[in-house]
Amino acid sequence: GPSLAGRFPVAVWYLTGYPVTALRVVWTWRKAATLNDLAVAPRPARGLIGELIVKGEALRPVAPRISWPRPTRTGLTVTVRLHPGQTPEPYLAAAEALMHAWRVHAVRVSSPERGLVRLAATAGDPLKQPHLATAPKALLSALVGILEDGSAWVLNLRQVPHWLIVGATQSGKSTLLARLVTQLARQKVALIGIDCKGGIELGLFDGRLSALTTCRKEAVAVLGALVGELHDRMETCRTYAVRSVWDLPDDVRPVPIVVLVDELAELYLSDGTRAGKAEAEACSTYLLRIAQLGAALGLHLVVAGQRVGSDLGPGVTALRAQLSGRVCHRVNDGGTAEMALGDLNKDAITVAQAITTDEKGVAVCAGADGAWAWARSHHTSVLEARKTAMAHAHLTPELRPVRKALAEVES
Ligand SMILES: Nc1ncnc2c1ncn2[C@@H]1O[C@H](COP(=O)(O)OP(=O)(O)OP(=O)(O)O)[C@@H](O)[C@H]1O
Repeated sequence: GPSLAGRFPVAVWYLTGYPVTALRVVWTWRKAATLNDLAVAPRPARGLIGELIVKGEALRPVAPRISWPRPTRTGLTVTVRLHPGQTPEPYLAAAEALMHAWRVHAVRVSSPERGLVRLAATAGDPLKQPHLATAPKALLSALVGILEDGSAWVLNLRQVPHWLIVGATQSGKSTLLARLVTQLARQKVALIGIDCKGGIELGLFDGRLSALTTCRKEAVAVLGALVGELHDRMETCRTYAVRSVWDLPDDVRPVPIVVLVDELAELYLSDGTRAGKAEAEACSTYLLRIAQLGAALGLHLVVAGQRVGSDLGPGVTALRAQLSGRVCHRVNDGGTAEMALGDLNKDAITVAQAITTDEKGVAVCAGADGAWAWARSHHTSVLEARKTAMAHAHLTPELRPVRKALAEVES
């Protein structure tokens, strides 16, 4: 919980900001609800008497009941009991109006259970208090930012093995990847970079990468070698009669591998040539295989893309089904938001599309359970990440089969 010592902004919020805002929420609720069509008339203005339709004066609409606003570390939350027949949609539409009425930084809408809507207001920009978020250190777990309720935003690959990260240019995608690399570079983890834009993004972390590919031909070789590695690991698990590498004795357990893919489209888009088509198909097959089997065998995918739509082919939709962690930054096309969040939570798509160009590093983060949250990455400059990667270059595990496959293509 929050401690007052050393956390001055939180204390200020609890003691002054919160009571004032809570009263404002309660006082303005009826009017705000009425103005935003959240209130519903108790009876329709027309009725039937015998065979006669009678019209009357509309009754005063009744605002839905709300709970007393509860404080959180970054704002407050209010639970609304929906009128029968109401859906959360009008609340999504009213979020901005409520933000102004309550004089808060933002109001986010979610529906924790049927018939209830939760309105979460943040008083200030949580990014301004990044020290608030802390998380225990754990293998394959990366503290990448802050969630809007003030808790830590953690990508934990042991809990959610594979991730899809989407975002338009300048949305904060590289910053998130940089932060992830900074966090994983310190751990006993092998990192592999698949960057088919000539390695301009992931090449910066080269010192800490066990392999880096800069074109699709290399990507096919490395992904193929990784699938070979999967089968080796399966063999080891069979020998020891265990179901996952995590159950193996410490001295035989292979090092976990995190495969970072920047710009998925580069792997899937066919350039029209036959060789190109074959490469794209190979990438698709290998990635799907790694995603299907990797979690138990210590192989993890973090796949990033600017435009990840179904137009990239059926392989993408199949892959997405395996990437259970999703991060959607600002995107330019609805198709990408749909691809990132559509199968988990329809509301989240609308919300993700409301991210503005000013909100850099802001994303909607969703998990397999359909729950989603607003999140913001810690601002990590690419140079900072490069420095951390270099400083931990000595931790880079040697993955011989992968190196060999890569060398064969290069020569
Ligand atoms: N969490 C954040 N907080 C504040 N600023 C951020 C955050 N994330 C990114 N930015 C800023 O937003 C800008 C764009 O970020 P970034 O380079 O990560 O975007 P991108 O989506 O990878 O774009 P591109 O595809 O063009 O590389 C940068 O100037 C960066 O400083």
